[in-house]
Amino acid sequence: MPIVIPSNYTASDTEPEQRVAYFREDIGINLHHWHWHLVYPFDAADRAIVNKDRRGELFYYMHQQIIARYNVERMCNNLSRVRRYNNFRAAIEEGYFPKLDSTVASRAWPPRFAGTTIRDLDRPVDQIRSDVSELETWRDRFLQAIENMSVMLPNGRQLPLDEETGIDVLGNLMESSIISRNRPYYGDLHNMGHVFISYSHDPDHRHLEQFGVMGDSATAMRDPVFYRWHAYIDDIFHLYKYKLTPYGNDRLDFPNIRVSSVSIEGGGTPNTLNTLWEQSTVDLGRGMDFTPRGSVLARFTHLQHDEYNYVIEVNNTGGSSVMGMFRIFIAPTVDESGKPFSFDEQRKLMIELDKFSQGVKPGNNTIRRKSIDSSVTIPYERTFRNQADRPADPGTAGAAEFDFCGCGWPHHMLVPKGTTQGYPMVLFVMVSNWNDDRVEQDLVGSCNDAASYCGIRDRKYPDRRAMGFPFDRPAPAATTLSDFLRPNMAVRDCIVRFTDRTRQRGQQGYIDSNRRQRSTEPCGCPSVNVDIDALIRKPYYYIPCNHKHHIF
Ligand SMILES: N[C@@H](Cc1ccc(O)cc1)C(=O)O
Repeated sequence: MPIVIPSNYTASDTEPEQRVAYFREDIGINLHHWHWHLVYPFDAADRAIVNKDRRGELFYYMHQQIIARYNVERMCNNLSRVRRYNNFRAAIEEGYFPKLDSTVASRAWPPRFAGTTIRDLDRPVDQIRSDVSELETWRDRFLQAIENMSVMLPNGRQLPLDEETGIDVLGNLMESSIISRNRPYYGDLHNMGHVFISYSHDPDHRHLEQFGVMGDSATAMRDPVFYRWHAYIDDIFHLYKYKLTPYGNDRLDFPNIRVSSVSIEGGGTPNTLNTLWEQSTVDLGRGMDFTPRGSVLARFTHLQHDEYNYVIEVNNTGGSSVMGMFRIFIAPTVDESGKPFSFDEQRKLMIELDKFSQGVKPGNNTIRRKSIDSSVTIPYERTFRNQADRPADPGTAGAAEFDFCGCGWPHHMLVPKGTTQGYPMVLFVMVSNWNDDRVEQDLVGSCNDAASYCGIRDRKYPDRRAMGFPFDRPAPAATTLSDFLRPNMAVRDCIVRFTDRTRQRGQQGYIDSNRRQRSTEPCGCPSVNVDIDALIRKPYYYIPCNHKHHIF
């Protein structure tokens, strides 16, 4: 008999934040986040390991999308968008009691009580000493760099933030690493925010307690404060984006390409996305001890959706075939009080669902794209693959490949939960000119199918446009989304309908489409099996990792 992991086990309904616990505590979401940080480490001493193409920009974009998705999930559950944690002297209202332990590490994860304030850290055992005022100094310098549109270099010169590389420079300063342009001056804002919060229950180690879930990328997304912190980080990046010139027609339009419609076809009503609960079983055997002793099955419940197709009608009025880059997003239409969104608010809630290149012949084209082929997600089987198959020690090429394959938003979380009455959203598609967007490179290796949030291993990010294009910049001329539309774009109102029933994964008649391997599936990922180490702790990766300027 499998052990049943109950849903909603970390708090009662008295805690409003509990309404989105299914998102925060989703095992697949936490696995994605952990893998992302394994693929894009900040703590390697070897520059080559850290210096991946557009790493800083991807740090910004992947986390921006997490915040967009989380905010939409909150609105589906009658919660308002997350409040930024921007006052380091104020108490953090939300508490979090993780109820996690790790038998292999013989450690329990401490809780954070509601109303905790971060305090100056002095923990010799962890070689950390840092004052809250340091966070404020780094934050102020960061804001100054954005204000001046230039970064101070160690030699006193200024490095202008240009529209090509500025976001990447800022992202690499925000998550400090060996490739940051001026580490001593801009410090370590993002990581140290995590660290301060994770030690807020025992800042001077008098209780001999270890860090809380915010201190580890494998567990941080469980805690409501993760999103408050990242909403603030995101806001800082947006301040920078507000400084850029809005995209003009030359960047937005694709002459001769006319998108006449986009729609959703699925099992039932047109333009309706259906969500429900699903119960799945994974093997946690490997995490129970140092040596595998067979299976320990755990059954857990997660959000799921019915698969669907995007149907896009495109007319090519030019005489010859062209390649288009199709960019598909979805966003809510009204705010917490039922008021339609302005363009500027709505663009920040645009969730990328898919991005793909596709030939468009002269005349009319009907393009059908399966939801399972999303460039954002990896299939369920890969999210929950057997960690015991990891080929070698961390740091080797085999392990790096294995880790890379685990990066990708879990497919079962592609679609927000919606509501039982039907949550109104707007689907957006844009076709841009692939000749302008493409990146010439050979694509070797596997697991290149979740590039939107994870890139391609040891290659360039496969899209020359800014990540999040066309919604990454403001468009003051557009009051609403319809003002923003060009002939190569289309929108469709749709409904996300949640049915409060639970199906069993694998049960006949229910999940045929889910189990289909994706068409471009490069990895054979047969076994559904998960390592509790990956869910709960990382045996070879501890914080603090090389916080050089904080070490005694
Ligand atoms: N581990 C990081 C902090 C961190 C924690 C969780 C994260 O998701 C990201 C960063 C450090 O030591 O600096």
